[in-house]
Amino acid sequence: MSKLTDFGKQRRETTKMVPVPSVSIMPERDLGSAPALECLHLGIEFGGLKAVDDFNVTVGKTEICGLIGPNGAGKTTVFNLLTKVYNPTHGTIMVDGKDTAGMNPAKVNQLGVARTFQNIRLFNTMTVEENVMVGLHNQRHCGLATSVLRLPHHWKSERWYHERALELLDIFDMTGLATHEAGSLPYGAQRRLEIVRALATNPKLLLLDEPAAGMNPSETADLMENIVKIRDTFQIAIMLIEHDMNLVMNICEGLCVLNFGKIIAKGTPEEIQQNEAVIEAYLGKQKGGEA
Ligand SMILES: Nc1ncnc2c1ncn2[C@@H]1O[C@H](COP(=O)(O)OP(=O)(O)OP(=O)(O)O)[C@@H](O)[C@H]1O
Repeated sequence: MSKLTDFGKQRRETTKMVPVPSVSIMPERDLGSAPALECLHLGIEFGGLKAVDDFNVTVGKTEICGLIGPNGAGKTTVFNLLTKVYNPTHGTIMVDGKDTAGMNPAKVNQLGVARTFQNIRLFNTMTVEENVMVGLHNQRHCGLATSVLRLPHHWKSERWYHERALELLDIFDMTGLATHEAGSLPYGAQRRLEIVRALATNPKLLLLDEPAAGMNPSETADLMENIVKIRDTFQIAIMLIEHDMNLVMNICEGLCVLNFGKIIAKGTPEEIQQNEAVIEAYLGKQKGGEA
């Protein structure tokens, strides 16, 4: 891996990050509203192993925030906690100002948290459009009887689903693929479809787990633009886990670095690139010139 400090290219608009009273920083533009996410002393243990310990993070309503750290640091576990795949051993998760204690994954999704997975999890034998429609299901307005009896409202609702699915696919120029089987798409397109399906649930906070994994440089460059476009269009918060430092340093406004389950640094990309603890975690301790 190249040195963290090599990433000097500035594609991001200048975001003014300001300290917030509790535990973090957030974009100045988001100060007037409840954060999309607030984690307080969040933690989980697996048989004595503290996979995540005292995780405190605030993500502004329209912030793009990166969660980075070496392999096994606890990043995916944080996503599993935020989506309630795992129940925290300690701490509080607030989404859009609401405490998610006691909620299951479906409830948390309804509250506004959607995610993609490190290993793509599409419905491979369904079409691209059907995959997006699965995401839209929590916005279903017509009841079971209306659907079974095929009442007029059913057809209106079906039309709405179809149009909305195509609108969402258009974000990634994928409308032409709507009738294709999801499993037959090239890898990069499957990753994009997963993002569209997550967006279809109408999230306030979109969690992307290694969105650029397996993508070539040109696909990654397009993805970076699309992540910013999604944030701008939907005015939502995006938290992403990513090992591609070029992507992270260029589009994330706030960064949180985990190592062995603990936050070792938080700040802007510029601050993180200079942070000794982060450089050490990624590159190993430098002693007398030896790694
Ligand atoms: N269900 C579980 N049971 C036991 N240990 C777990 C469980 N889930 C995660 N862990 C442990 O928690 C630690 C953090 O794992 P996690 O997958 O969150 O790391 P990561 O930062 O996402 O790594 P990578 O970048 O390689 O994906 C690891 O030691 C892992 O083995």
